[in-house]
Amino acid sequence: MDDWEEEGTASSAPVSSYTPNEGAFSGTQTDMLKGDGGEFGSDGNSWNSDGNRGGFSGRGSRGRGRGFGRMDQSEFSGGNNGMCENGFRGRGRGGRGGRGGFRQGGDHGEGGSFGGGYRGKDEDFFAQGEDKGPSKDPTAGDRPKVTYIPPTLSEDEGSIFSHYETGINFDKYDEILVDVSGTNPPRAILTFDEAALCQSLKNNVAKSGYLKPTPVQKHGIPIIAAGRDLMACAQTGSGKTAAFLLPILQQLMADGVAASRFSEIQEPEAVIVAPTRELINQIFLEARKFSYGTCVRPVVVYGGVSTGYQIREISRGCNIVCGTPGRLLDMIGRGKVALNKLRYLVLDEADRMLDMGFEPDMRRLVGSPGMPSKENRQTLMFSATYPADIQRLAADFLKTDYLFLAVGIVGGACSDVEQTFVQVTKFSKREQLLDLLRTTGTERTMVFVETKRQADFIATLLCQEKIPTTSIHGDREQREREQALADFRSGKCPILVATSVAARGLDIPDVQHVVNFDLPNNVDEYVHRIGRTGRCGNTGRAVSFYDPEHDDQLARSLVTILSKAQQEVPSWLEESAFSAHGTSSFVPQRKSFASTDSRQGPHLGSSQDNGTNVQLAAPNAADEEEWE
Ligand SMILES: Nc1ncnc2c1ncn2[C@@H]1O[C@H](COP(=O)(O)OP(=O)(O)OP(=O)(O)O)[C@@H](O)[C@H]1O
Repeated sequence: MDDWEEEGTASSAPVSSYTPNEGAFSGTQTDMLKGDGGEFGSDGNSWNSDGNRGGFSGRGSRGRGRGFGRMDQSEFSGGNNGMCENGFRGRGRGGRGGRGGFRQGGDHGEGGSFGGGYRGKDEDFFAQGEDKGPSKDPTAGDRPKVTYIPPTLSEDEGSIFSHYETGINFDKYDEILVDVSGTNPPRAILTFDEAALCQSLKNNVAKSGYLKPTPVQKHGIPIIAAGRDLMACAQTGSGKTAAFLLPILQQLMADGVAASRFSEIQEPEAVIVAPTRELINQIFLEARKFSYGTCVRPVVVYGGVSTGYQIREISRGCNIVCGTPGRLLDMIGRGKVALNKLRYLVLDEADRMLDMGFEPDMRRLVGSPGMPSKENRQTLMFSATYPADIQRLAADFLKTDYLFLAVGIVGGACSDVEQTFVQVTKFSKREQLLDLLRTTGTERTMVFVETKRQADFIATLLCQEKIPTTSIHGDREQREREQALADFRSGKCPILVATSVAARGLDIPDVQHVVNFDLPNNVDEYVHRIGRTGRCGNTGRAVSFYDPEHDDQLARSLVTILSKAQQEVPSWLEESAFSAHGTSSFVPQRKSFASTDSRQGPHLGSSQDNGTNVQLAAPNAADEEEWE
């Protein structure tokens, strides 16, 4: 990960990028979706109607926008009249610094004392014990400054509490087996009333449309309220965020937390970390929602956004800081966030936060000046997947008597997602994707690909076929990433092509469909990706393109995942699983439940099954992304 730190975020992205907010689709979306003549969704051929391709203008000496398969580069450099107008811009490292708009010095000189030797991934460099402002970083050169300031959030209650409905399978959550291991776990609650929330929190829970707690909330809330450390595992989309936010907020309220007020140094009571900018922002919005009308003030910090802006936000008061690790450490290093009063440390997507990519940052965080020892803070970890080796590592951060909460199968796929596999060759994938999207029409669909370049390429392809598409990946500017998500959320672009940067945690209403155009290289990643659909009791579908030439190392783990989720396993996949490892002893498991606290011996969770997934803590393709 560290090799991939973002260089100025905003303008140094090395590959071509897709800019819907710069005209890629603007002005043409409605027409396309209105489908006069049934352009979208009704008639596959109509997607192919006259090209209007273009909008690729190479910039910089190493723009990687070239050589997109069968596309002729000339297709990207001309005619700007159609839907892909200005859609892609090849950007090269050679062009870095040439965009004066990012060179304002507004964020310089904010540095405070720093004791960790941390190199902020976005802009800044620090050295042990001295304040080296960004401008003094010898390697920074003329690296452009990040000046992006996200749009002001609406104060309107309707938008703060907007939510989608729970689905038909919401009540089935109650049937999922739950296992809590560790000593003296507190009793689960059955209702939000039993959580003894203060009136403001009760109101906010009701306004959020929460009628009853999900299993991870029923067990997690009392565990956290009892002051215990927790490692919690529950399937994607089953309410883990509220499971940690509500008890933390309740405790802060009950203890009469000081109302936040202006100070250059803030001492938050809680720190929440997550691996991607979009996810941490989402968690922040949830924290803002649940703390509405209280004196608790959450703040969010993440890369790609003006540091000066975030410092100002922090200084206005900060009880809960939500951050991606790099920017959070940066703020700590600058002396803007002090950890002396910290009571709660939350790692969302904890297995990701502790894998090779982020573990060093997590160790820096817990080793930061002022950070209470693990005995003197409450540490809470949440994820849908927990490889056993990561669990063992996680124990370093937790008190020895932490509780392990397993809702259903650790590492199991969400059972509300119908999983389908299609055998493909690498040459047939594109046509198959087009065929698929022609049948799904305007259904909101996330298409996962392996690389940033591939994301651009597929987005271009779909765009050329007049399928309203946007994309998100680590080489897009933050403004573009946020615009892409907004366009996807609103349905303006119902297709989102994404790298694994969007695989975890994102809670987007009405995603009916996930397509794995490229399968990931480990099965936990697969579980998270398909979990973008089928959330909160709703049903969803996932279609994965399986290329036997490329994906056979995943076959066994996939068979296990499918079996455990009571899904049909294609016979060719089962055969592939057998032959991939040359053994006849492979028997797919059909367990409905497995307790998988690594303290209790052999781990039965997804990642360890059959010992086939050897990439647990290894970086996956997404580690090439700038995540945070
Ligand atoms: N008790 C509840 N009643 C109704 N809706 C709920 C409840 N708890 C959570 N939700 C909603 O369910 C959705 C999924 O919740 P959340 O994002 O916390 O899932 P998650 O378990 O963290 O998923 P992931 O593993 O993908 O991160 C959110 O829209 C959330 O507001």
